[in-house]
Amino acid sequence: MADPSPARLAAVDLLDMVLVQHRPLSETDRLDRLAAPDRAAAQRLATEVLRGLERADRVLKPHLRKAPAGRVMNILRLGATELCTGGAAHGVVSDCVEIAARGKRTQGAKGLANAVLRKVAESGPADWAKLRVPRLPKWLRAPLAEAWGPQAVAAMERAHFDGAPVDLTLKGDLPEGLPGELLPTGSVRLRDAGQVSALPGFSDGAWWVQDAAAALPVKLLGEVAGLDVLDMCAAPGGKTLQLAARGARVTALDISEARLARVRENLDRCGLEAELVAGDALEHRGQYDAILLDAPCSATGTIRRHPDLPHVHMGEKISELIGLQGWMLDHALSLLKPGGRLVYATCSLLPDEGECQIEEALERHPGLRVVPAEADWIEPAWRSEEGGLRLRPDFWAERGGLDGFYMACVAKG
Ligand SMILES: C[S@@+](CC[C@H](N)C(=O)[O-])C[C@H]1O[C@@H](n2cnc3c(N)ncnc32)[C@H](O)[C@@H]1O
Repeated sequence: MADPSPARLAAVDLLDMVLVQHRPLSETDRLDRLAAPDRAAAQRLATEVLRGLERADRVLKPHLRKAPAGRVMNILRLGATELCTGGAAHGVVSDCVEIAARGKRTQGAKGLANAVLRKVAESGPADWAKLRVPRLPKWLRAPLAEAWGPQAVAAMERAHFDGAPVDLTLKGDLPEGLPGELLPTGSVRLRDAGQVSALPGFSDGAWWVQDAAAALPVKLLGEVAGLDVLDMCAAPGGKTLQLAARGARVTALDISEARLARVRENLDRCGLEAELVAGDALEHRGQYDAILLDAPCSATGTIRRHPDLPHVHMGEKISELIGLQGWMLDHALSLLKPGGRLVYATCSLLPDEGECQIEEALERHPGLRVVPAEADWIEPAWRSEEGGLRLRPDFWAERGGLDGFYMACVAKG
C-alpha cells in the first residue's frame, strides 16, 4: 500500500499526545520533522478533530461494540472527522487503514478501521450535521456554568467549535494591501489569513499576530511613552511589542529563556527595543512607573485556538496557578513606584484567576484602588463589578468572537 500522508500520520501522533498522554500540543516537537505545508495540515487536522471530538465519537459509536484503545480510536476519530467534513472517502479511508497497519499495537485493527470508516463515509456526514455542539468536559463546564450561567457556557462552546480568526496588532499605520477588518479596538481581523508570513507588512515588522482581546491590557495601562515599564511575564512578547511601540522603556522578564528567544525574534522583526531578562518574577528587583502582569494561567480563554487544553489534566495545576498569581500580584505591587499603575491580566475564563485575584488584592493592600477603564471601545457588557474588564469568547459573536481574558488596572495610593 502507498505511504499515508505525513500530515495524517503526524495528526494521529498529536492526538495520542493530547488524548492519551494528556499533554498540550505546545509541548510537541513532532512537527519539526515535517515540511511546512505538512506541518500546517497536521496541525489543522489535529485541531479540527479536537474541536469536534464529541461529534466524532458519537458518529463512530453505532459502528463499534466498544471503543478501541487509544491510538486506534484516534485513527478512527481522524478518519470520521475528515469524512464528515468533506474529506474524499477513498484517500481518507486508505490512509487511516495504512496508519493502523504501520503500528505494532494497531495493525490488528486494520480491518476494523476499514470496515468502520467505510460505514462512516456513507452515513456519517448527515449524522454529523445533526449532532449538538461539542461540550466542554465537566471539570471546566461546571465552574464556568456557576460563574457565567448555562446559556453563556453554551455560547462559549459554540465559539470554541467555530474556531478563531487571525487578529493582528499594528505597529503604526495600516500597511497598503493588508486585507482585513479594522476592529473598534484597533486590531485588524483576517477571516482567511492563509500563510501569515506572506501578508503585506510581515517582513517590515508592521504588525504582529495577537488576539484582539490580548491587545487590550496594554491599552488599559494608558500613556506609557518615556516610562520605565516592567512586562513581568513577557514571552512570547505580544504585549512587549505593544509597549515598545508606544514608546515605553520596557524590561521584558520571563522565566523561560527559550520563550524569551521568541521575544527577541519578534522585537528584531518589528525593529523595536526592550531589555530582556530571564528570571523568576518573584525574585525580580527594581522600581517601575508601570507594570504589566500577564500572569501564567489556565489559558482557558484561548480554547478557540487551542482545543487541546480541555483534554490536558489541569485540576490541581489550576489551584497552584491561582496561588502563584496572588504572589506575583503582591510582588509586582512592591516593584511599583508611588503613583504608578499596574495592569493584571490573565487569558482565563475562571473568575478565580481574574476578578477574585483583584478583589483579594484590594483586601490585602489598603490604599490600592482600581483605576476604571475609560475608552470608547469598551462595551458595557465587558465591565465587571470590581472595576476590571471581562472578555469572553462568546462576545462579539457577529464579528468572530474574542479570546477570553480578564484585565484590571490598579494604582497605589
Ligand atoms: C500568559 S504567558 C505571557 C504572554 C505574554 N505576556 C504575551 O503577551 O505574549 C505567561 C508567561 O509567564 C511565564 N512565567 C511563568 N512563571 C513565571 C515566573 N515565575 N516568573 C516569570 N515568568 C514566568 C511563562 O514562561 C509565560 O511565558
